[in-house]
Amino acid sequence: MADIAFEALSRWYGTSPRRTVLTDVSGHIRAGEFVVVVGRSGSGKSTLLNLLGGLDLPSRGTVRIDGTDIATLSDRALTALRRRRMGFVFQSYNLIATLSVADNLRLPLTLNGLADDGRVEGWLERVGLPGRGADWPDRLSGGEQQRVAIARALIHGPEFILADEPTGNLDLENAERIVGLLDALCRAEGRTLVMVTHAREVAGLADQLLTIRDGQLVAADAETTDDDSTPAEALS
Ligand SMILES: Nc1ncnc2c1ncn2[C@@H]1O[C@H](COP(=O)(O)OP(=O)(O)OP(=O)(O)O)[C@@H](O)[C@H]1O
Repeated sequence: MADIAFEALSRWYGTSPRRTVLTDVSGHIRAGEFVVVVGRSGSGKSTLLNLLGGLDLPSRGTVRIDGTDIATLSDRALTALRRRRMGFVFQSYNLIATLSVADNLRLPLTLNGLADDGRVEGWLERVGLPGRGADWPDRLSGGEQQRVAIARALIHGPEFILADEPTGNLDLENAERIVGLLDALCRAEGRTLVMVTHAREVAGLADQLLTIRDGQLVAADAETTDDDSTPAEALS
């Protein structure tokens, strides 16, 4: 199992003026950890997650996986790394509407040259949707779609799961269920989970809390009141 080390990560856009949205963010995510990233809207959480997942490259600084700076990888190697070793969960589920639930789950298997071998039905059972493989995604509720998306992110056995506000479109009950499910599945499988969320409550489940304020990492002992969510927005 690998870990992710990131050092002095900065990301900026444009030239004149240059707009810096992340500044000198460093840290270390150990294999099997549940890491929660919190901070106000626009503080740079998704930017950081995208850099850690190799969906974006830093303007300065490094992300190392197994000691390899991912910016040194070819496009092909970076794509292969994301496809094999990472799983992504997004706020808007991102299921493919023209594919059945089962075919959505088969995609990462096919892309990685893996056989189904009962995995699709097995994962549907694990996320509480047994026998729903023939359904179309738009026939499912939001919470159900997100459970399919979680199964799709995990089915090929990736080491790292990166989740960007996975409960953002869900009511409180579904949100709690989704966070609990992701946490339990990742822990059961020894997967590393990095989750961006507005929900402070999730922080209690985390092994490591990263608080971002205005593009910078806030020291652990300094963070307490950075988030802007209200109790009513809990887990949303
Ligand atoms: N392609 C881009 N060009 C210019 N600015 C960008 C670009 N992408 C993101 N930003 C800016 O970077 C800042 C950080 O965005 P980011 O999405 O990381 O914030 P966030 O903390 O995830 O916010 P939210 O909680 O609202 O999703 C924002 O001010 C955003 O407008």
